[in-house]
Amino acid sequence: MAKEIKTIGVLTSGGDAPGMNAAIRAVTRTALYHGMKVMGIYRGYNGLINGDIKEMNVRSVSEIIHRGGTMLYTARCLEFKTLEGQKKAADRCRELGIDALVVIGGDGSFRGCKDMAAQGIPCIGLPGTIDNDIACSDYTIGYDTAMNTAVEMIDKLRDTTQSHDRCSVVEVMGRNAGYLALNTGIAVGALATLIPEVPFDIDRDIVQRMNDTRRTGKQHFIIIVAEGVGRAHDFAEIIEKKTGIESRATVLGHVQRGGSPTLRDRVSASQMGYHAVQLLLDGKFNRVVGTRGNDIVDFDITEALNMHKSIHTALYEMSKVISI
Ligand SMILES: Nc1ncnc2c1ncn2[C@@H]1O[C@H](COP(=O)(O)OP(=O)(O)OP(=O)(O)O)[C@@H](O)[C@H]1O
Ligand SMILES: O=P(O)(O)OC[C@H]1O[C@](O)(CO)[C@@H](O)[C@@H]1O
Ligand SMILES: [Mg+2]
Repeated sequence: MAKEIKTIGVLTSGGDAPGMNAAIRAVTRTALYHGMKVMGIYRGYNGLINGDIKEMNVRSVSEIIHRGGTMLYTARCLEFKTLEGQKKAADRCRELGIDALVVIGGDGSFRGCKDMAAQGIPCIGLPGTIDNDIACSDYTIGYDTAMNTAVEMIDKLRDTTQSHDRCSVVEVMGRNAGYLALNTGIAVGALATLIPEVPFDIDRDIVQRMNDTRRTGKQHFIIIVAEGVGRAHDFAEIIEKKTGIESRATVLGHVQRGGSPTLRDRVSASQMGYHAVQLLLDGKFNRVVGTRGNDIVDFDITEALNMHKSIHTALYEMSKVISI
């Protein structure tokens, strides 16, 4: 029989993402509802190593569902990547009576979960990253808000791009993944979107498309580049040289990680947080929670980390057809 979980620790790790607070709230309230004790661990795995931990009650998570960022703060903790750091973190759990951890973060954070599981601390991972690069889940907490923020920013940019008959090259985040870029590109009607998953040729995919659409009367252009393919400034320089069209680069940067979470992020985060605690109650340990369509699903951590996520190629092809 699996051990009974009486006390859980919850932490956020890696880049923050809008909706992490809603997940912390759901985890905390569900656990308290079932009579568990909840410990809030601050600044990711750093908090475990340093003992930066406070007990939570139902009111500790009031007034956060609508806030971006994470009330538990977050960090990228290098010490935790060492076996010594992992042992310290597991010892801290045992010292404070933390029976299991809920970790809200990205793939790196889940590798940390796997290491904690190896140290005898059961873990549940919740996908919280604007990059949507978690293979076992269609969707990650923060992705929807980040896309909507990018769209709002680019809509503003469009005004000045159009007024000057210019080309705007916009760099969006996503680390090595192009999900954020692809959907943003479709939503703003970009002429071209470059993502790491699809090989591209600047002459064929940008210059020729700009020249073709110019012949049909188009005078301004928005090009989206995922950060994983290169720097917007470099692309803008090349495009201006090759087309003679004045070009400007805009790097949206960390603004994409902020802001009040959308309804979708709040609801998904709440469902996933609730599900994480249900798993622990059912004695199902070392799982990563995700979504498949409208369903909440979960996978063994190792299996989840070995999964591969591919880009929606039909969506990419469609984006090219409707931006001529
Ligand atoms: N291989 C690993 N083994 C143990 N811990 C790890 C490993 N990789 C990452 N971590 C821990 O998880 C933290 C977050 O990882 P990372 O910086 O890759 O972000 P992430 O969780 O993937 O989120 P995001 O990509 O959205 O920022 C690291 O700082 C480290 O503490
Ligand atoms: O906040 P940092 O450490 O600069 O990291 C930026 C990275 O984090 C993310 O915002 C989230 O993983 C990526 O899109 C980006 O590459
Ligand atoms: Mg990551």
